Amino acid sequence: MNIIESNIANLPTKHGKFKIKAYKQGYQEHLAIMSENFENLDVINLRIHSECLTGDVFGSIKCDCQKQLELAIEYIAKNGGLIIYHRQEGRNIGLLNKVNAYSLQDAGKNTVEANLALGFREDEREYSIVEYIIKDLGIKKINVLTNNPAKMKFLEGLDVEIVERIPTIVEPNCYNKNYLNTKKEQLGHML
Ligand SMILES: Nc1nc2c(ncn2[C@@H]2O[C@H](COP(=O)(O)OP(=O)(O)OP(=O)(O)O)[C@@H](O)[C@H]2O)c(=O)[nH]1
Ligand SMILES: [Zn+2]
Repeated sequence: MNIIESNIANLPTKHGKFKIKAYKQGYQEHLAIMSENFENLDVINLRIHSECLTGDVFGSIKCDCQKQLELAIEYIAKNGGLIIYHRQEGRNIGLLNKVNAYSLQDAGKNTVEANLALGFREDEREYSIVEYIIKDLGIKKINVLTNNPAKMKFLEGLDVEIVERIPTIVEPNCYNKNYLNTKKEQLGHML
């Protein structure tokens, strides 16, 4: 795996002070956002956040991504840990395909059916960069902020001790209710 790494830099945010490191794998760039006390933590609170530009940046309420990201940033600012900003937009079908999937959802398909109709699997994500970052930062013990069983399964296969899963449950609204239901029923999310 050919990965290019940046140096570590300071990243003051409105949530608190963090450190940031970037990783380039192929054409895609991912981020590790660490709390200031990262080096001194025994157990790292870890959020693998899958990129959702529409939610994370534009505040879309079709999904729960922005709220989950906020929740994770606040939690990690307070308790220490790491956010891996995993740039696999749209469960790794990319932004253009995700917008087409949204268009199919406007016409009545659910989030899984829309992916399948476009010729993709329900979830195209893979987590090799996450394994690389965990090793690179010398992480041995984690609490995992997620509701996604696929992320748990991936982490369970690594040489890292999982102490606890911390749910990242977000209050549903009328626009994401069906999406969250499909995640629970068809993607197995622990909601
Ligand atoms: N293809 C597709 N991707 C979507 C859709 N809605 C959100 N996403 C993407 O789904 C990813 C987030 O997945 P989620 O299922 O919300 O959460 P998760 O990362 O699997 O699990 P958590 O750790 O519990 O948040 C991001 O990459 C979003 O861009 C959609 O309708 N279609
Ligand atoms: Zn989203």
